[in-house]
Amino acid sequence: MSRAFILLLDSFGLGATPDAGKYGDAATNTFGHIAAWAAREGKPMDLPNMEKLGLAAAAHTACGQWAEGFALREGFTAAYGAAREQSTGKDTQSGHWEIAGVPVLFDWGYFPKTAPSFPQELTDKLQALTGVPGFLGNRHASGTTVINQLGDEHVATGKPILYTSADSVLQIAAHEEHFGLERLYDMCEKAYELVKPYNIGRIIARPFVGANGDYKRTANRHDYAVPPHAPTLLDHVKDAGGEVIALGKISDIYAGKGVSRVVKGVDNMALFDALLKVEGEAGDKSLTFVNFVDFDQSFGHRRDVAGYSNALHEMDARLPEFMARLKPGDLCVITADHGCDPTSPGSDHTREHIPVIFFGPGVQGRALGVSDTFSDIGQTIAHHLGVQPLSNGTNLL
Ligand SMILES: O=P(O)(O)O[C@H]1O[C@H](CO)[C@@H](O)[C@H]1O
Ligand SMILES: [Mn+2]
Ligand SMILES: [Mn+2]
Repeated sequence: MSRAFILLLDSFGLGATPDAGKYGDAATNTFGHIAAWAAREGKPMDLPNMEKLGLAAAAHTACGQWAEGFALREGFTAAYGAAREQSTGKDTQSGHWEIAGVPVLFDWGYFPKTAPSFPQELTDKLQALTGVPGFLGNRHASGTTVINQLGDEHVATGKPILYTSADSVLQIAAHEEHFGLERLYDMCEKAYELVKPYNIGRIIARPFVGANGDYKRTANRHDYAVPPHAPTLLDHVKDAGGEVIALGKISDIYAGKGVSRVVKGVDNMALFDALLKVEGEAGDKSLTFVNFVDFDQSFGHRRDVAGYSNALHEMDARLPEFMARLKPGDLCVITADHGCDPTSPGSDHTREHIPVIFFGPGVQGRALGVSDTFSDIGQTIAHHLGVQPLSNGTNLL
């Protein structure tokens, strides 16, 4: 029996890539800067399970430096390395699609860092189609900040909050009770059609609750993403008769393509519980793919270094529960989709190497070096499962 598991720590970068300067990210290092912060705080990071798999050595391979608190050690139990992105963006869709064999070699459309940011033709059409009295925001913003800045005005006027970021995205925030969740979803579906000429990757519904300047996003986020432009690893596995189990936001990122089953979880630890449960159900030729979104959404974009560090410790502490369940023929990989250095200015993603850490009962501990494309991950899994090879990437094992 062969099974595969992808544990994707959303935004867990291992240091700037050679082309990071073009993105303004030459000095970024998500893991390295969190480790340096922890050491300065007098509590160096301690990630014994990931370290044994080769995490710190993979980071050293990627950026030439040992993260503070980590050093060369003996007896790695995983095949560890790092990968650079071939796609032009540093967004979630590009990273995930490339892992699955489909790099994004065209340029996504982006909304400019001006205010207003969205073309008037677009907002006029959206207003006409939905009947709202207008929009608030209409600029680049951090989603948690903008709802507190504009939430009162939104509740008073009924105008939804439109914003974007360095990603190819249009986000719509609205109050779940005052504006209504279904109304927000309906507006996002209309926006999804309207942004097609602008080559935008996705619309995100960002519902929130609260009152009087104190607002919080709910778990009812919904992404409306364009589908990948070619078949991905997920399609290859499904076409070969394997079950593709998508945990967290994986299904949204691939627009549901190649997905057999969707399992949700409110946060990283709930997703980890779901992963353990699903592991017991996954059969031969199955692919279980989980995106741990809190690293990115709750800590990276929020520039919350302590929160990010804590989330890594939580993840590390639970890994043995998963590893103890693995069976002969299981291949697992710990990886990421881009960086989001919480010590970097602004609130956007950062162009970094990602970890490529393959482990499982049949994997020998060894160094893999640095891959030129994230697709090496998907190709290795396609080979392991015996499904049709991907059109991009090299088998690493
Ligand atoms: O600030 P929030 O709303 O969390 O936005 C973040 O989440 C979106 C999707 O990754 C990106 O646009 C990013 O900037
Ligand atoms: Mn991401
Ligand atoms: Mn993000």
